[in-house]
Amino acid sequence: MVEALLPAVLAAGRIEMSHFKSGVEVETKADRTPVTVADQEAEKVLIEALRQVAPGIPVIAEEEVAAGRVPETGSTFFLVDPLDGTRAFISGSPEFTVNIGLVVDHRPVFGIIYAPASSELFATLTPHEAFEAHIKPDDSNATLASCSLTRLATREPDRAALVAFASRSHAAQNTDEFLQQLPITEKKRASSSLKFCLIARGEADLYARLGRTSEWDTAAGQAILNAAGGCVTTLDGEPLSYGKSAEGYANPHFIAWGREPLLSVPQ
Ligand SMILES: Nc1ncnc2c1ncn2[C@@H]1O[C@H](COP(=O)(O)O)[C@@H](OP(=O)(O)O)[C@H]1O
Ligand SMILES: [Mg+2]
Repeated sequence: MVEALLPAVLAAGRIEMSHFKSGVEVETKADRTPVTVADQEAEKVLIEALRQVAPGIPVIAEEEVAAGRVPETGSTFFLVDPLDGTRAFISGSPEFTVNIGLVVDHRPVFGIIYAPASSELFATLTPHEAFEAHIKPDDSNATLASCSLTRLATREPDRAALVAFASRSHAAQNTDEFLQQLPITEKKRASSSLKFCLIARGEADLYARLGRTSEWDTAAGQAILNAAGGCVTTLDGEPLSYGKSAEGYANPHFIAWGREPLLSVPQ
């Protein structure tokens, strides 16, 4: 599936890079988050590709939902965030990503994340194996077979000296208070779903998000992190689950862990 979706993912990346370089007009959505024409154009390309590659599987996509178009889903559906980290994108930071996740029975089982500005591709091969590769958005004929894949594996945490990620654009007091429960010796900041990928690569031990996100922000990242040896839990220690249509696909607060959860007591 990664191979089949790769041309559309690269095309979405090219669209985003063209707007990234030329500057782009910003609108504000009902949830007061920003959106640009790059989000909307990239999403169209991804939805069309998913219709061809996996006909019949519903697609829940961020900008479609923002426009009030939310399909009925069964137990299997795609989640698409065409441009995660729109704030970073607008501010000229390269930390924005294309995201496709597949949910089966409330769990994310497949994910692709592509950061076109750094040419980094992260994806699952199976629910237990994930890789990264370096592919430029302009390399529209690239195939997985033609590039070198590096397996993603999380690191064993030093339980006395943990490294944590937090959102760059959403620094929050409740997150800092939460992190005080753990022996964090270094805090890193990054935008978008890249935080999941960097933990999957072994660059940190956890990422706490005590703030608003939606299922399309996390599905691909959770699938990749799971496949690299980590997990994503709510503050109760339960796996972050999907298909929360009654909540408008909003997520509760969550923590992404490089290995097993290090806080097992309900908060
Ligand atoms: N007020 C809000 N309501 C819903 N989602 C929000 C939000 N503020 C931030 N987010 C989510 O957080 C994501 C960015 O995460 P980060 O701040 O870690 O880069 C945004 O993704 P988009 O850029 O795709 O909209 C958005 O979905
Ligand atoms: Mg997003």
